[in-house]
Amino acid sequence: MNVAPLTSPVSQHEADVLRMADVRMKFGPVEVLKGVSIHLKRAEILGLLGQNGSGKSTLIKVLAGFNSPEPGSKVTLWGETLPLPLDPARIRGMGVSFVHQHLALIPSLSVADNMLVADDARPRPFGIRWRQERAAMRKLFEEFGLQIEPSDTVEQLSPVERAYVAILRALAELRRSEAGRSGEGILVLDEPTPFLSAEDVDKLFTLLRQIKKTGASVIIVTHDIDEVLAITDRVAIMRDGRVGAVMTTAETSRQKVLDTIVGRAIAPYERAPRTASEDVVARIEGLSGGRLAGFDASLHRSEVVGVTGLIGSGFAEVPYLLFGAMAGQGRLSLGDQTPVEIKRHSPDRAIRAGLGLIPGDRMHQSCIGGLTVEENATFLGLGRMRGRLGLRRTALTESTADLIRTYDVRPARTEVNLSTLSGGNQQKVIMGKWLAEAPKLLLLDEPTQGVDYGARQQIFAALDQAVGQGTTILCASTDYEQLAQMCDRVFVFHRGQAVACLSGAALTREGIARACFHDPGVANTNPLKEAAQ
Ligand SMILES: Nc1ncnc2c1ncn2[C@@H]1O[C@H](COP(=O)(O)OP(=O)(O)OP(=O)(O)O)[C@@H](O)[C@H]1O
Repeated sequence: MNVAPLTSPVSQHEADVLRMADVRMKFGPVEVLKGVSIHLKRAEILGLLGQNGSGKSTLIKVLAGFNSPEPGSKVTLWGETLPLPLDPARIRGMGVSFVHQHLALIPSLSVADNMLVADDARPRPFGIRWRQERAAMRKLFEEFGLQIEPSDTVEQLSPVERAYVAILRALAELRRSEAGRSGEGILVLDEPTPFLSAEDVDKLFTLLRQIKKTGASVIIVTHDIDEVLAITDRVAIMRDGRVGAVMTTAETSRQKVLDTIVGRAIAPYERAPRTASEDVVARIEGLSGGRLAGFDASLHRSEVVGVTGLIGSGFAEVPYLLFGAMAGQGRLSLGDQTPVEIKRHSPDRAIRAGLGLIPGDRMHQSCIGGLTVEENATFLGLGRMRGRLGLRRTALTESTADLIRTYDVRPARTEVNLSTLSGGNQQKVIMGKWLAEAPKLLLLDEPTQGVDYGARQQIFAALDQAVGQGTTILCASTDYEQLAQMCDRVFVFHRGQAVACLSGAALTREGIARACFHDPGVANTNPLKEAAQ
């Protein structure tokens, strides 16, 4: 393998370990990267930011060797300019490892199996020596102060432990590479944190700082500005296929980063004051299932109610139980309809009763990536678009075009496959699909995960409009800022129970964070019983 010798270009080439220069990339006739140049220094954490669809993942995929850039693009790694498209195996061999958003772990297999999946190229004339391999893994985990047992299955791990395994698997791969042996290496993280709570993100950052100390460099793609300010040394902000600005994190501010991402000053969405309706739309009694051990609440017409807590506290189950998408117990009464026993509930029944669910795992649970934007946007409303002669094709296209306009979906094309849209734009299509049904109760799980700051404000505005028209929303999230911005009341869960309900002046991002970490002061000042009704 042609790898950088340890004595040369690495150390000679100032401190730049990677340079990508004038990278251009087209999908068909559409130019998605329009001459992107970035560089990465040794032991640096570089944030790659930008609106949905600005080209971050496309750039990362050029580096991973999945995307074939246009002639004239240049990638230089440890001083060596490489032929394009890059060879994925060679890139990894040279010391660039990737952790993708969904972590690429197989839940039913053990940690050890998952760690070794990425290590299949190493010659093992005597087969895998499991005892030795597991001991080496334990040593690696211990080096970073983690207690993860290699023989446990991944599904036994908490979300943050899974992220640790994916990141340390990538680090182990770096260390096997030529660059890694001299303490160098580049770890590329494409949105690794959307599934983690704020507490877990902190833990993960401790790990990244430790990794940086070993001499490795990190590129992290994220939409979370606070994360960026906490962890990066510099940020490169992409806009419409170009690098709009590169900033030194210590010398910039949250607002400046936000304004640069959007390209203009953008104010956070502020909802118009609402007066709570007296009408009870949904009464939840004794809801339990998964880690949820019993939840009672009454939700009012045109009210936005949040449920939150630390991961594993039971709040995340609420939307799925109410939609019949998860087995559980309890009872749900919707207006004057006959109460539904949760153990006999089903998604089909939920939809007929006027419920909608936008799950967190949008690609697997709420759309079909291989179908077009139009097919995905309209399949809930097909009944309305049927004429005497079958489906009214123009109605389908018109309603999709309308959705695209309303939610500013980019690219504004009805006929492309949904999977080719960036994550945030997929979410806008899914959101638009459900809001077109004007559900009585819309259940959300992390609705703005992977959505950029500007689009997030658009989504809040769209939800608020639906609320104004009578929809009630229940939103499960660990994004405290989002909850404070959207909700009228927020239930905070601890060990399967709602322990506080915040509203009014107590409903701030900091207030929610304090209650999540179970500050008894907060729970007492907002007794659950009073606030829940
Ligand atoms: N395979 C593909 N075919 C056609 N177009 C694509 C394909 N992959 C990406 N694109 C387009 O390229 C543009 C950039 O997408 P990319 O996923 O790089 O954006 P991003 O900045 O990572 O967005 P997000 O923050 O939403 O993940 C988008 O307009 C997207 O629709």
